[in-house]
Amino acid sequence: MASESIPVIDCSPLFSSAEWDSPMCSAAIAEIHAAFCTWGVFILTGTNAIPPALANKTRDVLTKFFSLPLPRKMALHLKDGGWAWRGYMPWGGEGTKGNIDQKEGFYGGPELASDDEHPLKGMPTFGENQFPDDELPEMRHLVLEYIEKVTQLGLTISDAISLGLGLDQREIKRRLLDPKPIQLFRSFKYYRKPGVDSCGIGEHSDFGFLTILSQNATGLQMLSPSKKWVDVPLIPDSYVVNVGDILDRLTLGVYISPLHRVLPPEPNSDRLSIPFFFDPAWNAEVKPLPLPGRGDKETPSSAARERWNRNSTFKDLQGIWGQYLGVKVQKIFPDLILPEFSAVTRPSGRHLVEIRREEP
Ligand SMILES: O=C(O)CCC(=O)C(=O)O
Ligand SMILES: [Fe+2]
Repeated sequence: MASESIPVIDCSPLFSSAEWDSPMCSAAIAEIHAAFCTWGVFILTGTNAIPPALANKTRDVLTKFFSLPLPRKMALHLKDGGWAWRGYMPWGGEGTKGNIDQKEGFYGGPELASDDEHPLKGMPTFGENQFPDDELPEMRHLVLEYIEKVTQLGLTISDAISLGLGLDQREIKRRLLDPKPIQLFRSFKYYRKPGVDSCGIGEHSDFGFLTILSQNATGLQMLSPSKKWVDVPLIPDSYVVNVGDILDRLTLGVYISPLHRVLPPEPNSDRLSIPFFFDPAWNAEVKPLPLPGRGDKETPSSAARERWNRNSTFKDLQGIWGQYLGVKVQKIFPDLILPEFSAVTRPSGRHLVEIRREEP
């Protein structure tokens, strides 16, 4: 049997001015749908939504960021970004199932300046970034621009999966992404500490809707439909797009939230990745999509149920997306006062840093 490889899909028709009912667009939509039903992931090529020069410059500036002396990075520590959950995450700050992940990170999102009027100001994940403006003045603009562009890419993919699932083109956007998806920008630099053998990131599935990832080296592996670990190849100007747990649940298990991991870094690895978590809007109601031919209450397949039990941090689907995200952030910021959300989620095992607010 030929070895399995992750589907590579040329999505250029979806980003050109072609009509979406053209044969080229329909073919790309059908391929994305098939990839999400089998692998839960595909490698997207042919997008002009993110100019290649922007992606390259963003990766370059993040490489420079991670090369700054540790005290400069620690001055931007996540804990000082408060509930906006932005800034520097030092090596050892995250783990999977009790093992330290061998990576450091930078967390960001769309900027909400202190004087902006915004209905969600002060809620977890909304707020200001912590950029190294003195050392790398270009980083702010590049990251914010990248976030805008990758969000456009996410919206285009969302329209494509709406059609792939037999819904109206804008149905997913209308139900889940209006007025704006939650946009969580992350970058990780992987490196091995002597004597530590754990993975870059241990085996996990992603929590949210879609993950859109750019990388500069191999190391990421996905679990294939026949349950083998398969390397994600490095293809110029490509993005790895995978389903997250909530999209799996909202499609009643039709789309698969795939297990994946990053191998233990090689001794001289300089692997850098930019995962972007494209998630439902804060106020989006979390309930299954009205898939044609399937009722809301239809039982998922036994494979889906098994996956949900293993992967998912969700118990029941109820309420709004912000509740789920709130619980996740609450685990990291135990002093965060939010309504009691624990009924809807299980605790996340990923974050090892616990941040307590300083007493005023
Ligand atoms: O860095 C990578 O390649 C994978 C990152 C990842 O899986 C995650 O952040 O959830
Ligand atoms: Fe992941």
